[in-house]
Amino acid sequence: MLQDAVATASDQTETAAAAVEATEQGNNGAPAADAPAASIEGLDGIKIRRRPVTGPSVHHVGPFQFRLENEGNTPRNILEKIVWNKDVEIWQMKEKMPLYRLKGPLDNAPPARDFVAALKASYDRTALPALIAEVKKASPSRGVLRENFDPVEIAQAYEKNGAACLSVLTDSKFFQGSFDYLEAIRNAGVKCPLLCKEFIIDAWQLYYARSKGADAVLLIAAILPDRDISYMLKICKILGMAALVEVHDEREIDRVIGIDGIQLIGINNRNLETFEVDISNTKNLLEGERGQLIAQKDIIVVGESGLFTPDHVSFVQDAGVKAILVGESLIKQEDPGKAIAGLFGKDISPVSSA
Ligand SMILES: O=P(O)(O)OC[C@@H](O)[C@@H](O)c1c[nH]c2ccccc12
Repeated sequence: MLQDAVATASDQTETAAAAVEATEQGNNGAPAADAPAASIEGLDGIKIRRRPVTGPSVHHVGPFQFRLENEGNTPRNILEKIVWNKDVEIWQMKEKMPLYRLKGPLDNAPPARDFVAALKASYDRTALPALIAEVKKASPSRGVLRENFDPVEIAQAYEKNGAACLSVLTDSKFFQGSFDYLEAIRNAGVKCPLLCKEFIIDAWQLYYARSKGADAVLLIAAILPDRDISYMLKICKILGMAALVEVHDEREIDRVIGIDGIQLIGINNRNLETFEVDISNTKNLLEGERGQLIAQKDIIVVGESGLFTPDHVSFVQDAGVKAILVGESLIKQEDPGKAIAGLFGKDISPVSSA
């Protein structure tokens, strides 16, 4: 089975390579260098434009070469900037660690832990949303959240104080995260399933995440067309990983509800283009028929970002979430583990509430 996935993944890589060439000719749906900004419809429902890893095309005038600095090759927002940067990063990482080298060790790696089951077990135990606690040093919107940052110590404190799962940021440029943190947490004997918090745009990253000990990955609907989400869900399944598919608005949630095999939907209260946070987003997106459809499909909804108080937690729980993803409000406290009881208004650690 793994063989099949690898074959498909390399096919996809070739498709991606073809797309890069097509983009260079300005005809894969992304605007040519000097074309006006494309609408979301023109971009498969995603909110960002992709760009060749080699950057905008080089223009030659006599002996000179230059790249045009204009709307087409300047990122319009932070999400676009992160993804363009990620494209280059993946390109370089793949050179060092091609898929065939990742694949071998995976066959003998310990299996992934069941992320979804851990969320359900925690919800059943506490009757409160299961906590995915985030190991997050910094963010582009908030800057450095914690100077004295020991990822393993923080992860162990979260686990001890009742987190069901952990999320580990691995993007280094914008979040000061690292795959080394993910690996170190896994190797330190933490038992909670681990979510690799990355900007995933290429199937290669799924294999890489698994090789570093991830049990789940984040897939962001604003940067991935439906067909990529479907394809990546299949690879995740083969690798034994869960996928948290993140949405921010009605259009995105409706897109992903329709994709086969979705188990977890994350509603991000933060707009990744503007950084505005509004926790009523979770409630608004779950109202009415949409909420019922999600319940019928047995999809677990995760409320993400901007949760600081027990009132916030009950607000999103009343809206229908069974899990929450929390970073800043825990990581900024002197003792991030103890901060969990503050967030819920009670101690949820496994021993004391058993
Ligand atoms: O620190 P907060 O506001 O509690 O948010 C955590 C998490 O939701 C946030 O880090 C996040 C949600 N989706 C993302 C996508 C990429 C990077 C980060 C994120």
